Amino acid sequence: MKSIKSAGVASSSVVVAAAKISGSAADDDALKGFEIERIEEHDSGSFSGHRSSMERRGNGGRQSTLVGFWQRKGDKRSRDSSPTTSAPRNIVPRLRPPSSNNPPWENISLPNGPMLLLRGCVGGLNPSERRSTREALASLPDWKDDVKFKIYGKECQMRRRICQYSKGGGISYSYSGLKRMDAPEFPQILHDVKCRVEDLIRDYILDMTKDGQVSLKNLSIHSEFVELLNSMKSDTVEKNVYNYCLCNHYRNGEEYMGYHADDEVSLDPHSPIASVSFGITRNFDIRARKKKSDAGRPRLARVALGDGDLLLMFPPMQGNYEHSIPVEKRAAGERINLTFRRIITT
Ligand SMILES: O=C(O)CCC(=O)C(=O)O
Ligand SMILES: [Fe+2]
Repeated sequence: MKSIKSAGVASSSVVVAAAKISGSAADDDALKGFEIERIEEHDSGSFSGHRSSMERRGNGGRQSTLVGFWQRKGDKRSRDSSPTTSAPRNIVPRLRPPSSNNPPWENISLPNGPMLLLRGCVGGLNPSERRSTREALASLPDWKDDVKFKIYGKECQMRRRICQYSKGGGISYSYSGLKRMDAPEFPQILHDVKCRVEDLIRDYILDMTKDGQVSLKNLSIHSEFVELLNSMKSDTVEKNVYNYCLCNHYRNGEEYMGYHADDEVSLDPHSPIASVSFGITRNFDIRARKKKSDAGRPRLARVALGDGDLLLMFPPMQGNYEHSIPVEKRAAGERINLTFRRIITT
């Protein structure tokens, strides 16, 4: 067994903790198909952030010792042996496997936390194109770096830059602790990234869909979302999956986002949140949402998100898990993250 800490977790591996999630969120079956890997200790620095609540209590923001990690193999065999959990109602189980000429999407779902990951396919076909995309994003005029937010009534300063845009401008969307902010029309660069993301999602999911049904192990997709993707095949009317984008700019490894869930009621309950990363690789940590009486909540998974990566978080992920971008003091360089969301506007 090797230590993740010394391995740096810079690989494309996804690490899933052995810790059981209470209730229906996990069972022993859910851990089949993963390889054991042990972590001695991982100090990720302070996790507190704008939508974070629990890190200010309990272990004081220091990650507790984590033991018994499972590392999913990146190969097909491990995906084939990953677990199946009961599908949420109104969602169709069963699928056919993706065809081999698709980009290499990985199913990295946690039990009741459906996720898909596609590496290095957004914002350009090579690092230099993606660098241009990142520079164009970094020079957008709407970044704000003096944003304040509230946690339990206490005002805090956000430790990263943010801005937001929306289809047509003017869609408002409040985050907990953060007052509503203007969301002007998507600039061209963001529109281009959004179209690329929507095309990738549509092509992959429709390619897996037979008879309007699609599902991967541990990952079920609402039929309403498949219908929406199908409607996008028509060229006559402009169709959008996403009408809102929150942009995060982490200028160095000290900038971070605390644990939170994107569970606002204004989000479409059938569509995934699409998260795109540019620049330096940063860790994306996941833990269970707070259940009554659980004090310390260990990290359950860590995904290293790199340049051009696209992560999809499908419902009901936000209801069962929280995610964060922890401080990584040694991470040298900047990272821009775009989270595309579908907001219900009527
Ligand atoms: O930077 C990231 O990858 C996370 C962004 C995120 O979770 C959010 O904007 O809600
Ligand atoms: Fe988030």
